Amino acid sequence: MFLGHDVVVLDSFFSGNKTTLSHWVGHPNFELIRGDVVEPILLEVDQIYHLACPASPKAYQLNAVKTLKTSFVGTLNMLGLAKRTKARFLLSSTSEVYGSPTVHPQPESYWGNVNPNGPRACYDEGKRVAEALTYGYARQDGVDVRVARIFNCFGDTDDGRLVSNFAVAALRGEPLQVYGDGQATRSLMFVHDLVTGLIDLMESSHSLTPVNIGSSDEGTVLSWAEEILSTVRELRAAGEIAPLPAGTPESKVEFVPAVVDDPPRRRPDTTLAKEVIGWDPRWTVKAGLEETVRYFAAQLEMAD
Ligand SMILES: O=C(O)[C@H]1O[C@H](OP(=O)(O)OP(=O)(O)OC[C@H]2O[C@@H](n3ccc(=O)[nH]c3=O)[C@H](O)[C@@H]2O)[C@H](O)[C@@H](O)[C@@H]1O
Repeated sequence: MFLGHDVVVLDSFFSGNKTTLSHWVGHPNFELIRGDVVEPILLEVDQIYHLACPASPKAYQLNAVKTLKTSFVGTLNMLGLAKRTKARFLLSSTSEVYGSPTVHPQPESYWGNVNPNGPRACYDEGKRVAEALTYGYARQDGVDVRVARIFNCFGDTDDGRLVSNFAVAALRGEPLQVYGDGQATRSLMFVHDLVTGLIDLMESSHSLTPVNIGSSDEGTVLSWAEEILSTVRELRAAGEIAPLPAGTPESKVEFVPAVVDDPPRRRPDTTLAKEVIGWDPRWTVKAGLEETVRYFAAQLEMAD
């Protein structure tokens, strides 16, 4: 919208939140359609950002068949739309196509190590088939495609992933539940950098191979839990967010059983993104965490 485009959003709100879009409703260049990519749709468009699919492990495992359908049938429908309208098509793929990686950091040339029948398979294999479909349409039908492999993005969505779970728990004075021993690593990227990366890739001429979009700021889950606790503490001390109610003890880390097939380490090799789209994250994790904590603090205050 800020770049002057007319934007049509197609959302089933299966995992999304209407309030994240409400400020655009009524704008003459904006249209919101409640619908699902698993159904074909007739639209006239010249670019398609195919972002549909629950992304949090909790949300995508809730209904594994629906997750697979979204990645397969949904991607098929969006590619069909791209073919008919001659639109440029961008698929949001994922670091999960690398599974539990045996190569570190992960370059796009690595084929991955995915359990094809475990509880994460609906998402990992769904996105792998979505990539295969995308390149099928590119080779067979000449559809102009882009594939972004996104690594651990965080922001203002409370969907059961690391940052939102830990930030909300720390704000409420509840325990931060670390699954397993907390030694798995993740590289966290703030949402503003992701949006820039997706637009840069869409506008670039790089078509026929996927591009990792992620931060190389890698830390253990335990270290991120501690970082979030200290961010909340600092913002409270600065008076930027509300103090804990009197008598509520500060949150602590609590270790709970590990989840099945949790990838033990993850960090993107972003050489290609730098080379072909000139993209690099600009936000430090710390600055992104501060923004995120301020956002959730405001949400919790409104809800009280
Ligand atoms: O963003 C990515 O690259 C991909 O990986 C994520 O999967 P995951 O990294 O497991 O995402 P989280 O649920 O945020 O978990 C990150 C780590 O924190 C741990 N965790 C998460 C949440 C929590 O409350 N406690 C906790 O210890 C998990 O076990 C895991 O080791 C999501 O599946 C996808 O959205 C995405 O495509």
